[in-house]
Amino acid sequence: MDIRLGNGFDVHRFRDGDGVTLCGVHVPHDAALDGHSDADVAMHALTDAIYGALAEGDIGTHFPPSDPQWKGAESHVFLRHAVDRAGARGFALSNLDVTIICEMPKVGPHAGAMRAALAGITGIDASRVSVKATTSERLGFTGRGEGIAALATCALVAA
Ligand SMILES: Nc1ccn([C@@H]2O[C@H](COP(=O)(O)O)[C@@H](O)[C@H]2O)c(=O)n1
Ligand SMILES: C[C@@]1(CO)OP(=O)(O)OP(=O)(O)OC[C@H]1O
Repeated sequence: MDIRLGNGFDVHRFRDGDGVTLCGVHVPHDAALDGHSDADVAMHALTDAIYGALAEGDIGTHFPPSDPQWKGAESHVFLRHAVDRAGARGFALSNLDVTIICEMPKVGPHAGAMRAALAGITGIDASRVSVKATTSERLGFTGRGEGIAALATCALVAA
């Protein structure tokens, strides 16, 4: 059986604002995330994991930050493109696992909604979608509340 694993990592810094978008879900917070797009750091990490499994570059390869077309874009566009590339290559997404690293906001209360959102975009069952979070014990840039980091892993199987 042809199985492809991929991993992704992304970071976005906080800016003034009143909430962040994580896995397509608006989470109220005392700051927003800065980025060219909607700065959905978790969805970007997941998108990169899929491109990684396909060995097709990264999110910036397909959606250059220099291209004004992607200014303020909703990140489901990027994730759907990666899933479609997998389909075009004869692969289906088997499961995915996202870890969000920040002290605040708390992710746990929103994890169910995030799993449902990712399941909807990717077309796989929510039972195959994991979203979890950790602090960095107040260490480093996430610990100081300067931004959010995210990690993602996915498995693709030959369809
Ligand atoms: N932004 C976050 C961070 C953590 N959680 C939840 O809290 C648990 C404990 O975090 P530690 O960093 O102390 O291990 C973690 O396992 C998550 O369940 C969260 O919801 N949001
Ligand atoms: C997503 C893109 C789209 O222009 O911009 P950003 O929202 O800044 O996000 P990043 O994680 O830096 O990835 C680069 C770009 O592809």
